[in-house]
Amino acid sequence: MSSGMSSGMSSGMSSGMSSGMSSGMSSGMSSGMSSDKSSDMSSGMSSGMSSGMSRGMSSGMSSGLSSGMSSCMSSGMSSGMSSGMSSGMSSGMSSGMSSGFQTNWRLPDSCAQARMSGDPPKSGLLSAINKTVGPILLMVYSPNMVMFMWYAAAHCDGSFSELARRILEKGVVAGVADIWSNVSLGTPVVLYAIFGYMLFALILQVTMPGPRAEGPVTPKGNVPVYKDNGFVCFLVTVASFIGLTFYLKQNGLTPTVVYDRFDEVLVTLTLFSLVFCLVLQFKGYFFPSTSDHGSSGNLLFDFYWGTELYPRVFGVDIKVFTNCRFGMTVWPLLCLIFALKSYELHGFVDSMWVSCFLQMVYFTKFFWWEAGYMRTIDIMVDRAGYYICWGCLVYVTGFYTSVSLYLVNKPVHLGTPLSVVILVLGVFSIAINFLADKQKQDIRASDGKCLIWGKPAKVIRAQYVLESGDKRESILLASGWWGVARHFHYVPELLLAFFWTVPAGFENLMPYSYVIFLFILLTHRTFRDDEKCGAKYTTFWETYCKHVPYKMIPGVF
Ligand SMILES: NC(=O)C1=CN([C@@H]2O[C@H](COP(=O)(O)OP(=O)(O)OC[C@H]3O[C@@H](n4cnc5c(N)ncnc54)[C@H](OP(=O)(O)O)[C@@H]3O)[C@@H](O)[C@H]2O)C=CC1
Ligand SMILES: CC(C)=CCC[C@@H](C)[C@H]1CC[C@H]2C3=CC=C4C[C@@H](O)CC[C@]4(C)[C@H]3CC[C@]12C
Repeated sequence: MSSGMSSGMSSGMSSGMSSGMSSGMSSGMSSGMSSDKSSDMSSGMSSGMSSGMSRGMSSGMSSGLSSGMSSCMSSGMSSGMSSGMSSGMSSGMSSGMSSGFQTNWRLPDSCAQARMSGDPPKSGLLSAINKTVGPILLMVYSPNMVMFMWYAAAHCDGSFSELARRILEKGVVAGVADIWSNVSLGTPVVLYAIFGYMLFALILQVTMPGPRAEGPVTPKGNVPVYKDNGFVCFLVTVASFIGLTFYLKQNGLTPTVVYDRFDEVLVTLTLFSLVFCLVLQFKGYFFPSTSDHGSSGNLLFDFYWGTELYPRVFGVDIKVFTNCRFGMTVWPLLCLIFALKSYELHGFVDSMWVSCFLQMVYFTKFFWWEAGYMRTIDIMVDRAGYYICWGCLVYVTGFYTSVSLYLVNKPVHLGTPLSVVILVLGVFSIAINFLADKQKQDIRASDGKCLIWGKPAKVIRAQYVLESGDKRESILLASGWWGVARHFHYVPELLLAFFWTVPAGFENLMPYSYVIFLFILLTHRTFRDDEKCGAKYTTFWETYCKHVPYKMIPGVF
């Protein structure tokens, strides 16, 4: 996906961060919630609820759910344009800290006041932790973690206890330094592979055809426009890789050199990404691509979190490149390379291929749904800084692939019955996750008028306000998977990760690192998304939360 930003809606909005809490918006906020069974109530509640509307009153409107078929659209706003996001929203939300950025959505006075009084004041100390200490810790943790994964797989027989023993026997600092001393800088073959692949991916991103797709309207009122060519780029890349592999093999070469020199790959990508993020940071200050940019006033935090929401260079969308064309494409290529290495070493090993197959189905699903990914937190909230760009360029490459990396040297024989059970459960998990994501897409594409699980969808027509003061409306689905829990789709995502890991057996913890990380990431994300949606949709989100009280697992959490 690539391309422009339709700015017709941005209308002279100022750049930089603006306070999402901005008051002065005394809008007559219409509830937009209605029920086909009680349209009288709907009309009674809708429109004309002016600023004085009490929070209690509005949140008590739990009957504000409408059946999708009833189509009580208010204000003629297109739902396609309705979702949106706060670019500057808390970084913390991604790193486990709270941010320093306020949300950019404007809130009604009453809600703003309630939120403000409910939020603990941020002391200077807390802000320093959020904006400086936290990012530093994460930026120290993440490159080391990636290198530990490689070292554990390559030198410790996949054992974290052996890794810990080696680190601790010399003292932590000396031990960690010792691990880094084993890492080589990129040799020409690795440099050619990495930068050759980047060039190839860029060419595909720009040249492959695809229909026009729009992202959600940003708080500044911009609508990102993409070329939906992820699936075709993925197919061409995998096909080219298979062709290249045959060609290399015929000439006595093999792509598994990438496995043999994986430390070089990681260190080269790390160095490249650091420079890349620095360039992006300063591009955001001086040459921003859109009005969705700004500084937190803290250079380090700006580096970590980024300064632009949708940076583009010569028309190339940077986040599409880092997240999709690099991270999400290199991950499957590495799966295949590691599986090939396993084959070269041990012949056919069912555990490796079961794991690899499930991951490949997952990637195929991802690219099929890529336009939907353009409406998720990574794209709508996370700016192009260290967290997301370094994350997708290096963390995905080195950490997300760790199950396959581990399996190369630790073949496990599963047998056919167990392989089949794992495959079926894994594919089932992918299907549920996909269907949940799809329900969210369908409900908005159909303006709430579609069947969910055979019944008219229950929807909340939620209004929100852009920084400019313009009102928009969006649809929250409150039935189907989105009626089970507010982020139930994370459950199959986690189960799937478990199913592609379990072929590694239980001898070591290392292959489970990704599942554990994902559990923490997704749990945190449920809070992060609640915070974001609460700020954006205010009372409408409260209504949704009343109707769907659990974040992820009904009755538990
Ligand atoms: N493997 C990995 O590392 C990870 C994988 N994932 C996967 O990526 C996919 C996307 O997840 P994620 O990025 O967390 O985003 P979500 O799919 O959870 O999307 C969150 C956004 O969807 C909108 N939304 C929330 N509730 C509703 C509702 N009831 N009806 C309609 N729209 C709603 C809101 O955006 P709006 O402003 O548009 O209303 C919200 O911000 C999932 O499949 C997830 O499992 C996610 C994180 C990590
Ligand atoms: C420690 C550190 C710097 C972490 C960076 C984390 C990111 C690399 C990940 C954060 C969220 C991840 C993703 C979100 C949603 C996705 C959709 C899914 O279908 C495929 C995976 C992914 C793109 C995933 C990729 C890694 C993150 C961006």
